[in-house]
Amino acid sequence: MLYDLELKSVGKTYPDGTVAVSDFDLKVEKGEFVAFLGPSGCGKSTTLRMIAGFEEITNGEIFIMGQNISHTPPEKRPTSMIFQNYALFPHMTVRQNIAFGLDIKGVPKSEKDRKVDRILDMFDLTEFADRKADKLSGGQRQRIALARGLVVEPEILLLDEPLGALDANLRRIIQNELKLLQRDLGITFVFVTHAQSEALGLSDRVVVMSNGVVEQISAPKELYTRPATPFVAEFIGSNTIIEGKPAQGGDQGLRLIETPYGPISGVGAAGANLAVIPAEAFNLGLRNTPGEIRLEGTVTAKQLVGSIGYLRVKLSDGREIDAETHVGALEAHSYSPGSPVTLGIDPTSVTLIHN
Ligand SMILES: Nc1ncnc2c1ncn2[C@@H]1O[C@H](COP(=O)(O)OP(=O)(O)OP(=O)(O)O)[C@@H](O)[C@H]1O
Repeated sequence: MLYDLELKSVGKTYPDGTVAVSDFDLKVEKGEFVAFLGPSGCGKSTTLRMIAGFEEITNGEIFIMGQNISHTPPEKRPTSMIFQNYALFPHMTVRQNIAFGLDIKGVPKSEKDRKVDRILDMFDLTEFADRKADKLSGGQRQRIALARGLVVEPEILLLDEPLGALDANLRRIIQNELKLLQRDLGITFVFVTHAQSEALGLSDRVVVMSNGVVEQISAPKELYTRPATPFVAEFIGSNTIIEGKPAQGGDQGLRLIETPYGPISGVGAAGANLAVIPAEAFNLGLRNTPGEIRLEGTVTAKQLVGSIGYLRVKLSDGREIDAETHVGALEAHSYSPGSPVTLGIDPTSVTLIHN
């Protein structure tokens, strides 16, 4: 299969010895929307810059449409990059900013004008075409940056926290636009963000990184329901992680670990010793389903937010965990602080991983 983008064991060690990225493997299909997600300093931007060609790779190889472009200069790669601060030329007009990439490529004037006019129209920027870029709002600048990236018709659009400078409202609007645009154009998007909701809401697959290493590459839902590593289990969503020892047993393809709270079964690999329980997997009370896991505790806090109810529960050893449930389930009982509570968990919603 020919991938639009393929990273094979890509690594970057900066001249000062900082290992920013190690052994990054990734295969992206044409038209996919992939997000790099992770805490500050985990190597997201470095990886994006290596794909764009702004940063030399020190290990591995990068392919675009099967061509090894590892050492191809940026302007010769079929990529465009959009930066967080948009990097517009403030004293150039909107039209000049958008035409910039075409000028560099030496596109003839008539073709250039046609392409710029078309994209100005697509982004509703025609009326601002002759205004200087520094006389525009944040949302308009964001659109110009996108238009400038897309006018050169890249195979892959690389976006480095492109919505970071926008306020929350505008950010949501542009997130929507971005997703629609990507679907319409069918261009591959690789997007860097440290905002979880953005990565999970926009992308087909998310690459979770920590300390220069890929932790997991999965569809958003799978990151939530089947974290593969302790880092992902801590970083994504709200999980309770319980340590135990691998044990014999576990029905219907499930595995079992012995924990201080009793046996816990779940979905996972042999030898796994951590049970990851999503906050929304806790049921208030038992449902007496096969293999149901039971945790006894005392309510320490309750909060209702819209249709979601949050319960903080102290287990027998003093550890506090968070359970999330539909508000109706919480309202049916008083659950005031100090009330005893039994939490039931369906083992198929538990993931067992190695620490
Ligand atoms: N030019 C450089 N020289 C040395 N080290 C660098 C250089 N640029 C980045 N680093 C280091 O490489 C690591 C990865 O940085 P990078 O900017 O890729 O992370 P990031 O995940 O994009 O972070 P952020 O979300 O804060 O932008 C960090 O430890 C950073 O300090």
